[in-house]
Amino acid sequence: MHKINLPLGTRAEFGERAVKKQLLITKLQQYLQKRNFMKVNTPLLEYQEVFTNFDLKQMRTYQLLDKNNKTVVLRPDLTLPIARLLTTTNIKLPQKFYYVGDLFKIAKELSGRNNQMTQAGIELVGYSSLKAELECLLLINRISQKWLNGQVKLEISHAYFTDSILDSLTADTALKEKIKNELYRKRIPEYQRLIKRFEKTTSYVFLQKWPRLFGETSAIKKMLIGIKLPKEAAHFLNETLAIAKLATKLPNQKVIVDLSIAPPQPYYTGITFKGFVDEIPEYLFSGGRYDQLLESFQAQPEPAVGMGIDIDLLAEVITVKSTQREKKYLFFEPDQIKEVAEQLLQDISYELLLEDDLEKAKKKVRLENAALFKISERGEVENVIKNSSN
Ligand SMILES: N[C@@H](Cc1c[nH]c[nH+]1)C(=O)O
Repeated sequence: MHKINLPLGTRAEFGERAVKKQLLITKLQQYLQKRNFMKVNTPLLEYQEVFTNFDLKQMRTYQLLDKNNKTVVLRPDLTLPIARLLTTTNIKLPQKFYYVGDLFKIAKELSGRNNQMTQAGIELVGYSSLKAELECLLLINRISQKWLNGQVKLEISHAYFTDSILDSLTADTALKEKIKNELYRKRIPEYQRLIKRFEKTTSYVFLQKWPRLFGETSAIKKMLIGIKLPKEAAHFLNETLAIAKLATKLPNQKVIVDLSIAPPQPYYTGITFKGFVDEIPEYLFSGGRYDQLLESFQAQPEPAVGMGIDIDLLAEVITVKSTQREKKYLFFEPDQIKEVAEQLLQDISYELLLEDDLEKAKKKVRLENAALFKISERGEVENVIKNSSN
């Protein structure tokens, strides 16, 4: 028989993996609900325009045509749809939102990555205070403490730092792009060659150190002794160091600053942060400030900070203790359906036996060392086999 496989980059989930994911999602949602975040669900499908301002090339999307021949896409990001939603409804701001859902990005072939991912996240919209960044870091720290033995490292950066340095050097957009590219990709010889032309400027000492500008706050400060940055860059740097310093006060929290990385998303306008655990190259958490996003949907600008949590990855790295209950089975005859319903109302922990005859059922239960109950003729529950550990 001809077997039909799944489309490339997709996978089915079942059993333990599916349960673990669900458990994580449930716990996270309960927590955020208790903290008064508002749940928001947006559809899987959006018009392409929602994402076009933000470099669709980087987020290769699945595209479909609706019945008017307009292109709709499977959402490659969950923040942009929420920004879109906020400009078309009058939800009062400021407001804290949370979401859980799937997104679709076509990964490079053979990258081993899935094209469908589950993400949870929060969006704190209408808050200009750095306390909004701190609320995100608090959530990362909590998850790290609760589920990952405090292993999560925070990496803090600023979305505008790179541009503020490059703008002070040159007006040549193409050159700026090239430098940025080599810096972000850590292609040092190419980078060195490009900055050579600034050899005679006061910025050169900084430019040479730039690709190595990551580490703990104290290390960064040490590297920058005696270096005068352009005013804007100095401001962004101070902001980054200040947040990093506050983050180190979180219990059991490692923090590094990296000033030579690309912002995780093109819409960030301020502090950005990622959370990861050693040995895994991907990030579990990623977020930042995006004060101009709502404006790009023709609404008022609104200060906002948010972050996403990679639920698939989180489910892979955490160890949740599965509480192994003793198994107990219930055998019944079809006309005892009423009694079964009543019994399950009192105790849902029975697994129903669907075997037709009791002997077959007993065999199965004995093999599993489980307990067997049955509904008697009088409609009562009767223990037929005791669990062997009893
Ligand atoms: N949407 C971002 C995460 C985020 C949520 N809010 C702000 N940023 C991402 O997928 O990387």
